[in-house]
Amino acid sequence: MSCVRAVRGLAPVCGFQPLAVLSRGVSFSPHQVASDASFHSVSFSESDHPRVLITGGLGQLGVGLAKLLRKQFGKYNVILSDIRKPPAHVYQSGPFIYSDILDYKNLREIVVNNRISWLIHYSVLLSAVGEANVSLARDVNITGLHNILDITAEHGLRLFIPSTIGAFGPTSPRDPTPDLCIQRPRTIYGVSKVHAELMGEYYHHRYGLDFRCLRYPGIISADSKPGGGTTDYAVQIFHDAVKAGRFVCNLRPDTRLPMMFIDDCLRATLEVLEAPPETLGMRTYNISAMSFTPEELVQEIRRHLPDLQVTYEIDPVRQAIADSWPMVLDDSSARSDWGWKHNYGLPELVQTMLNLTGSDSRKARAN
Ligand SMILES: NC(=O)C1=CN([C@@H]2O[C@H](COP(=O)(O)OP(=O)(O)OC[C@H]3O[C@@H](n4cnc5c(N)ncnc54)[C@H](O)[C@@H]3O)[C@@H](O)[C@H]2O)C=CC1
Ligand SMILES: CC(=O)[C@H](N)C(=O)O
Repeated sequence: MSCVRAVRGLAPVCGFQPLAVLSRGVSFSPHQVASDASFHSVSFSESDHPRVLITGGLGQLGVGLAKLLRKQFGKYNVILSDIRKPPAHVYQSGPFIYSDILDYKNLREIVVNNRISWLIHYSVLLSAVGEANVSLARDVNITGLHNILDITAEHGLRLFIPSTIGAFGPTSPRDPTPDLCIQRPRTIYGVSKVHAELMGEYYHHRYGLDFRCLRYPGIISADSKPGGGTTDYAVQIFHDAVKAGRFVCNLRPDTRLPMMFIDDCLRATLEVLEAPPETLGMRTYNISAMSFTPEELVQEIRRHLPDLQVTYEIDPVRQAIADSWPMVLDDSSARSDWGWKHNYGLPELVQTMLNLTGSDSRKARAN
């Protein structure tokens, strides 16, 4: 049974009535005990630090973000969650809990029982995998988002949702792509991310939700395997180059896309989360570091591994997606409003990725 409840802790915005969102009924279930039980080591002491929940935390970005936030706010103030089983090193590194974002009640219990104050919403089906399963992508990326918005608004949380270069489409200006322009993406992933941007901003203006959003470029990290994206070639190439000295690229050699090393991406995320509200002239910002083509990336890798062999077998689905995305993102507003600055360009990215993937594969060979 649904009822309308006032949202506590949020002031009316712009002369609107006191806030109200649809709450979906309050009750307890065995889930609550299960949720608590998983938090054997969570401290409930009062502190100035935010209590952070990361959804979809076992993907390419979540584990690295948890590590950064735990350094800043303490191990037990940052909870990773996902629907997958965590590898041992992740489970041992800090609190982890099962959370399916489609299960509204369970999600709300986790937020309430653990006094969550910041929610970082990473659960998603990425672009290529979303096109392969549109109905699941619609559920996770849109229905799941609605659960997140309602719970964060109802409980007065700060909410970070990443958007993406995939939120633009073939009719957007591509070089450079400004923050505000036509957005008509042609993937379910892109459509769901435009929806997230607009709904987050709507909840901000209508209900005072502290929504913050960055449009990430393709993110390159050595931490985990790529998860079904169009920019994933730029991650896979390092693993294949180091292990096999060969790489089959599924995008044309001249496909230019904006990219960023994970450390810059995670730092930007923390910086925008900590930015004083008065510095945020907008709630959704482009961020950028570099743009390159497969050909340029290969050339830079060959400065370190001259024998690298590359062939091109174009995936038409991924190529069509990439051809509709920005080539260069204009992030001047992020730079001027809250001081965004990247540290890694292409040479630094390649050097660092080769060091990281090389040491991983040496470790694997030694075991
Ligand atoms: N990796 C990249 O290059 C970029 C990522 N982003 C955004 O950053 C965020 C994180 O991306 P990645 O870590 O790369 O994604 P990923 O695909 O590697 O991980 C997504 C995670 O969501 C989880 N998930 C799926 N269904 C779920 C459900 N029902 N409930 C809870 N969790 C569920 C999956 O198990 C997976 O661990 C996403 O929102 C993505 O759109 C944006 C632009 C670029
Ligand atoms: C750029 C993204 O959002 C992601 N890496 C994808 O390719 O789907």
